[in-house]
Amino acid sequence: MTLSISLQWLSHGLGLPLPKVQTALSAGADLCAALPEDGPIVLAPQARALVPCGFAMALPAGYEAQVRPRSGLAARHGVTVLNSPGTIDADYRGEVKVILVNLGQEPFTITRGERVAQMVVAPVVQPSFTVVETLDETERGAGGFGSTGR
Ligand SMILES: O=c1ccn([C@H]2C[C@H](O)[C@@H](COP(=O)(O)OP(=O)(O)OP(=O)(O)O)O2)c(=O)[nH]1
Ligand SMILES: [Mg+2]
Repeated sequence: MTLSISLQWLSHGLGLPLPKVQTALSAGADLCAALPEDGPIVLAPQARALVPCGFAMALPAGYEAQVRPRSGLAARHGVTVLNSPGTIDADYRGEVKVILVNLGQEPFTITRGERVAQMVVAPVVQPSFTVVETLDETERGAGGFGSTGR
């Protein structure tokens, strides 16, 4: 069974569709570029851009939204989300934006309404910290970064 959550969504009046889950069991709702018809962004190789999505929203307390790349853009064009996964906090009321970067070799044009990333909603576990003198021993210990081999 798929869990679902209803979000308060405030359009910035640019006439773009709501973020949309493309298939019944998709995890991510696609985010569209809220650009003017006559104002596409051309991302040169290695360049990045803050792409507006044309809406703000209110996540319930205890949730976050993650802004993740679309694999098609990454595989075909080398275009990805620079800060992936971007974090949308439950108390954020500004416009949702996507930081796209072009790691491909060709310029990439982002046009109005293009689905540039996807948003996944997830529960949050908020950390608090207790100062200790030692940590418990484990099989891994301090091994990491390839310690188990290739
Ligand atoms: O891809 C992203 C990442 C963040 N945000 C918005 C929502 C988020 O709640 C806020 C802050 O994000 P983050 O904590 O990642 O950025 P920061 O550099 O730590 O800024 P701040 O000091 O405002 O927390 O910016 C986006 O719209 N898209
Ligand atoms: Mg922050």
